[in-house]
Amino acid sequence: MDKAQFEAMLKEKGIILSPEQLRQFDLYFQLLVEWNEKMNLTSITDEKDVYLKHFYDSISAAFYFDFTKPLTICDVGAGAGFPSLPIKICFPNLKVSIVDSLQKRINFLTHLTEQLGLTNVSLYHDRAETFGKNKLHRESYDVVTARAVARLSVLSELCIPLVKQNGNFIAMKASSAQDELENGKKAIQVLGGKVKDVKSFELPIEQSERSIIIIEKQKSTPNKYPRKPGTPNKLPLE
Ligand SMILES: C[S@@+](CC[C@H](N)C(=O)[O-])C[C@H]1O[C@@H](n2cnc3c(N)ncnc32)[C@H](O)[C@@H]1O
Repeated sequence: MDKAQFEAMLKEKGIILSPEQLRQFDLYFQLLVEWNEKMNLTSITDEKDVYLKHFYDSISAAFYFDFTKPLTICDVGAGAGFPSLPIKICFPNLKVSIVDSLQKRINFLTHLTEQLGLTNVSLYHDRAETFGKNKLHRESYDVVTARAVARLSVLSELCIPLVKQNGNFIAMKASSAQDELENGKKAIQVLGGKVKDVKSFELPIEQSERSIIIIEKQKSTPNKYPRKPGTPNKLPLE
């Protein structure tokens, strides 16, 4: 997907980018590739691939969820900033927090957000399991997002505790969504969530399958979750 296709395909979805927002995506690509030479941020470095598989793919959540309001968002395991930073560039009204367990990635994100001039972005070096116990963050976000971090049964324990009641957890998945939903049912219910919507679609050009799973937080998460770092992965709530 070249830059012109990126701009046109977002326009079709009602997302109209200004010259400044296009410049921010351009700089994001350049800094991603530059820093990727010093540290492992992504295996995708070709410009057209970055625009499709990182930028457009991240923004696809906004085709199914309204980000036009001044929501607070926490992106768990954002790595090089996906999906929250492309969404933030499109919707500058959002207040974004990112938590990632790798300090090097947080260093990249600090530099990136400064260079892009993004305001209302907070970066935290922490494990989601500890972050979710922290009173300042627990049950405090309108929306929690995650892409490519863990399977749904595990991911739910990392993300749902951070969602405020009546807020939403948005999990961005590839083709495995149906199986993950089946195995994630128990975790979602125990943690206070309910599957509200599952939207499946094909990523343009390469036509690979994607699903956006929207889980609404209906009840408060029991205090014992998330369990200590590593436990959600070792003993998933399946
Ligand atoms: C495969 S990368 C995906 C990055 C990004 N979400 C994307 O879609 O490109 C997974 C990221 O999650 C982070 N991560 C994994 N487990 C985590 C945890 N328990 N708490 C916080 N971050 C975690 C890793 O450090 C890594 O940056």
